[in-house]
Amino acid sequence: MYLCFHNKENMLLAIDVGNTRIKVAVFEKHTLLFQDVFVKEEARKKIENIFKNFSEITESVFSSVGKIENDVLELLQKSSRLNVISSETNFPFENKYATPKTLGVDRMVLASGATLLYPNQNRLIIDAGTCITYDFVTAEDVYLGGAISPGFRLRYEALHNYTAKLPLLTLEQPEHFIGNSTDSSIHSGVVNGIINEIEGFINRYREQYQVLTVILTGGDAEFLAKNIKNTIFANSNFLLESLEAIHHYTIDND
Ligand SMILES: Nc1ncnc2c1ncn2[C@@H]1O[C@H](COP(=O)(O)OP(=O)(O)O)[C@@H](O)[C@H]1O
Ligand SMILES: CC(C)(COP(=O)(O)O)[C@@H](O)C(=O)NCCC(=O)O
Ligand SMILES: [K+]
Repeated sequence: MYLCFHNKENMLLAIDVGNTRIKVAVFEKHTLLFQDVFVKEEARKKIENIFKNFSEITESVFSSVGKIENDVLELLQKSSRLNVISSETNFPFENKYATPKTLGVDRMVLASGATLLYPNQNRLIIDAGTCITYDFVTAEDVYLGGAISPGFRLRYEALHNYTAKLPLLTLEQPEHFIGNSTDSSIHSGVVNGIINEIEGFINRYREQYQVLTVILTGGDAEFLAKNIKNTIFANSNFLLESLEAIHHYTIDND
């Protein structure tokens, strides 16, 4: 039934609720027309404005691993045909995760985007957000899982919150590899720690899967892309583009 109403000429609103921020984009066909990032307190107002500014939006696709007020979902439902991505969604990959019900929806959306947008290749998706997630999909479209580690802000905050003496710092490119002060030691530990972690993961995957496409995304992707030596595709919008792709896939395969 849904198919009869679906019209690809209309605009699509994609919304992803992460643990730090909400990301939204408006697509016309496959072209991203508009995007924004905001915190959940701003969500209702921001989304109302998007519907006002883009009256052609008829459909929305939504994924969340964070907290969102019910009134935002009600607004989406009232203003568009809402497609909520969940573990019940028909995904384009075979899921070998041992606990599929507890797998983050954002990770399933990323794995879907990689499957649909980078066909027939081994793919590793690295999302540097609140957490850094690693997700691996084989060339045969089998999702095997990956890894979860703390993101930049979590590391800076943990060092401050769980010690008596360490200050709370925010992300900065370390001036010295060998930290020669408290601040530069923290920056070196957090930034070089994450860079070495990511390089280490990529190298380990490449030992097992020589031909590997690596996609880097998330709030810290741009910063990281400047620092990673391995060949990667850095795309801050990959989660939103993946939401657009899984939306059309679920409709076409309903
Ligand atoms: N204005 C900002 N507010 C919060 N975090 C930001 C901002 N700009 C960059 N970041 C970085 O983005 C990361 C969160 O990324 P994001 O992709 O928004 O996370 P999530 O998907 O988990 O909500 C934080 O670790 C932080 O280092
Ligand atoms: C690992 C995450 C917290 C990452 O969240 P994010 O950094 O994207 O906000 C999220 O994908 C999640 O809640 N996962 C559930 C556990 C799992 O994926 O196995
Ligand atoms: K993440």
